[in-house]
Amino acid sequence: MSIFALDEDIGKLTVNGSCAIIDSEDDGFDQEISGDLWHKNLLSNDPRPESSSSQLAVPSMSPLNISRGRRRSSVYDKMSVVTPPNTRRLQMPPSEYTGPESVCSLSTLKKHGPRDLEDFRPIRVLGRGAYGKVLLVKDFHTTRLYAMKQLKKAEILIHEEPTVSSTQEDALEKRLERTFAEKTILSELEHPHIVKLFYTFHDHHRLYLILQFIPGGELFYHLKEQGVLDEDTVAFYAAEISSAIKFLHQKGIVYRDLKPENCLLDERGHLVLTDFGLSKKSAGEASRSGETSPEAGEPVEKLFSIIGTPEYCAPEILEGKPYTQNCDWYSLGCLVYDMLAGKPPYTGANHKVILNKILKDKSPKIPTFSSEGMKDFLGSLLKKDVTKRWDVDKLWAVDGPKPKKKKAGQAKTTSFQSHFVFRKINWSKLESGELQKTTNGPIMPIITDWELAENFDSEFTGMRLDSAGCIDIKQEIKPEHAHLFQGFSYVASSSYLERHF
Ligand SMILES: Nc1ncnc2c1ncn2[C@@H]1O[C@H](COP(=O)(O)OP(=O)(O)OP(=O)(O)O)[C@@H](O)[C@H]1O
Repeated sequence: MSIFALDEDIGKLTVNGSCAIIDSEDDGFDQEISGDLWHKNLLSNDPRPESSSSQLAVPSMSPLNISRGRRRSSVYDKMSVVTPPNTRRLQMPPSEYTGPESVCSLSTLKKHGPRDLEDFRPIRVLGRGAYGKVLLVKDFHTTRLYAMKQLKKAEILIHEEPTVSSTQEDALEKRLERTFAEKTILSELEHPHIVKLFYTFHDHHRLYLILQFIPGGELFYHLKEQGVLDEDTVAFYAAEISSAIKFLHQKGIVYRDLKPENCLLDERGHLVLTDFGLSKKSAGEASRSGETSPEAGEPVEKLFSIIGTPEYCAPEILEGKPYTQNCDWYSLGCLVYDMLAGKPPYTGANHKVILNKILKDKSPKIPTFSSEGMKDFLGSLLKKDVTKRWDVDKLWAVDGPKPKKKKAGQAKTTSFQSHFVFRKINWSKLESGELQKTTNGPIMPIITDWELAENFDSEFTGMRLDSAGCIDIKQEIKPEHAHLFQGFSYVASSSYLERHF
């Protein structure tokens, strides 16, 4: 779980000038799979997605090749599960929360129509977050594999202690807003390095997002295996992430949760961003339409919520200052640093220690073995003072030095894209998605059978798929809360589904 203080206004969290942080420790968690007995185990001879023989090769990209313990930044025990309180009914603005419940014809109903839990057979657990689990599932009708993200309604509705200036209703409204935002934002995006959302639906207890299954596992997992990565590999991932972040910013979306756990590798070793639970879309008219973009470099919106994973969180967020989309570029700096050094720039035993270091320590020491170009790149992204930090969205839009002889079809470069660290990156192929389709990334995940989810942590894949005791009686949803989730169901357009089938 990535939230260390849940969307609280700074004022509520600032006590005597220092931020109050919700410290957390991982704990054990239930071993049963959630959901009713919905697996029918009917299909055995399903076609599997293609995998090339080269996928078995796993080059060691680590210069030091050290394997080290990595602590997951997730927080599972954010709050205890109790009976939902008598939460006041909230009236959500319908425009914010409604999506097309169905957009398809009867003839393609099962392939393109609304879906429900009965359509999917659970195969194994892929991961777990604050509000539920992510499972690998198989569509009974098409035999396709998907990642099903489940969110427990009761955990979203749960009682939270009010802070100085927030009420329970405020906190609930924020959680509902974030829950719907993930669906709304993902349903509007199509980018080679952003996970695809195909369907959402809900039942009495849970919300379900049916996502493209990204089989290569988390970057977190590969970093754990490899220790550190060489500069070319780091630059490759940095370029793919930058392309996704720039695309989001153009659509008026701030991602706010960049970390190795949210970067997945596809079957060819290309990076795909997942988990849009903390993303925020601008309230601006231009970006709401999704058709036009705010001017490059223009703040999407001044944001105030303390949100994100502390290790990768920009100082201006932690200081309680208004912040903009630029916070994502600082997080990219932290992630690049992490890939090179084996740990993020500021670490500590708990969130408070980390936060103090980010706010008070000098700029982080960039690994001495880094090239001058990498030092410059990291130094420019990791500037604590946002006014001195690279404004990548602006740099992206500005033409950089033009090559002397421009070949036909050659893309324009910019001062960000033409930086030394990206000298081996073919940006036009990367941004069009061609690179992803035609070449392999620097780390090829081992995939012998997609259903084995070999690149996911055995902590999750080893969990029992068991329907017993799936819903705690204390998690019953009160009838008066049912309407809060109306409008969650969604089906991607037929053309979108066709393009990605
Ligand atoms: N599309 C996907 N394909 C493969 N695995 C996925 C996919 N989406 C999520 N996962 C796995 O499930 C994990 C948890 O997913 P996600 O981060 O979306 O959940 P979350 O509840 O928002 O987590 P958190 O509370 O930590 O933010 C991921 O880190 C990843 O390992």
